[in-house]
Amino acid sequence: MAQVIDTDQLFARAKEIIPGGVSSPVRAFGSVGGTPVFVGEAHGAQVFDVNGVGYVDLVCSWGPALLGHAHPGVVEAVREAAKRGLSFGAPTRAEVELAELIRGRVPMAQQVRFVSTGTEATMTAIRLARGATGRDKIVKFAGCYHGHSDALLAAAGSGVATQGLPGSAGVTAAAAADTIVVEYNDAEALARVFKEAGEQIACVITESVPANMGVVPPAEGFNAELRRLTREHGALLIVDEVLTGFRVGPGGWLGIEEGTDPDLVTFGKVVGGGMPLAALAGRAEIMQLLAPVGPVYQAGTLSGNPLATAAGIATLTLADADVYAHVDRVSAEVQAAVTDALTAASVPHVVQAAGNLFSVFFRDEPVRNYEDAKAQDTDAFRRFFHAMLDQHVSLPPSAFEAWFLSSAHDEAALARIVDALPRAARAAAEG
Ligand SMILES: Cc1ncc(COP(=O)(O)O)c(C=O)c1O
Ligand SMILES: N[C@H](C=O)CCC(=O)O
Repeated sequence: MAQVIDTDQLFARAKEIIPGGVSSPVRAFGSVGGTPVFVGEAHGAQVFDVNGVGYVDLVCSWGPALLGHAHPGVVEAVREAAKRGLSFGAPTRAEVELAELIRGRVPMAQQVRFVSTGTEATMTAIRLARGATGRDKIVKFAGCYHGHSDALLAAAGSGVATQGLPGSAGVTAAAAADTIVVEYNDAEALARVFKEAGEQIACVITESVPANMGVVPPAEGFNAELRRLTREHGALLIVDEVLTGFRVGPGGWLGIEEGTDPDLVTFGKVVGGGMPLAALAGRAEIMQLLAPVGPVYQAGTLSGNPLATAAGIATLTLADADVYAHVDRVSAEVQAAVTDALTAASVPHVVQAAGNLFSVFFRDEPVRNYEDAKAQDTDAFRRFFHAMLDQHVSLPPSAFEAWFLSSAHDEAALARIVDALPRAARAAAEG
């Protein structure tokens, strides 16, 4: 019989050699406490810990696993690609095919540049906007997360929100000075910023639907107003679809909400099918400013990696209308079950959704911005989270993260989630 691995000991060992024991802060269970699940493998709707214990997974690798874990079609594509070589540092046909698949789903993506992470995609988009406009300042929204480049860490969501940090040490005052932070869903505040500094602003960057302070849908017309204001002042609009792209629908949020029409868009997560791949795309005349054609430099030894592009092509090819219909349905069912359980236990809560993307706030008022998101009972979330985990349902370990479903979440997975909810709701109520 295999020896049982003591994960508390493994976590202690990890912390000795890796800061916080993790390769990305959100994994560390910092705000919920306890020992993270050390994953040994993952298949379909489940992750299995190093001792083989299965958990229904509502993290889905923080979004990429739209088809569930280790989908045979994706794994086979990667296996076949691996036989031909792991990295070439040269152009490939697969990059062209994946770029064409992206443009087929998102027509404004006239040209595409591949990178390895969402952070690189947004960082490059900002540089490109500055290069295109000759302006220095950028505007971001409080609670939005666009990865961990210096300029974008101010008032950021995700792990920065979870840890309650205003930003990050190590970012120079100069780097931060060019970032203007505006409250989300406040178009009037943005208009004031443009009135005061419009000629210096290179771009506004926004998550198409913020999902890194919990899910905060844009108020009706908000994204269109961003388009109007940026256009009026000669600034670019960058829509970050790293999290929503190819997840909330075949064309991402841009395919659902009309009228945004950004200059640049960023993709990550689903587009790489679980492999390190992300992309920056947009209007050809702006993309043509990228090196080697234009003067804005961007590069990457592993950019457009053949295994990652193979996984991306397989994922986008397999993600058909049935997949999106299924994810929409199971997402709606989980949202309804969570609402029922928390209501029955008299736990103040609000479930917010944009398409199949949703999160649960432990407060009873709607959340329109980061200030609202922070005013929730994170302790109730902590109790809820652990009661779900004890029943082998794995939620994102933070009250500020979205929950993710996949086409592999079948009736059996749903039943396990629904069965676990009443006890977790009672635990949340027991303040
Ligand atoms: C909206 C958004 N943009 C950018 C990023 C950064 O992507 P990555 O973690 O791949 O650097 C993330 C997630 O991490 C994200 O959710
Ligand atoms: N919220 C982040 C991505 O969307 C979580 C992923 C990470 O930073 O590790």
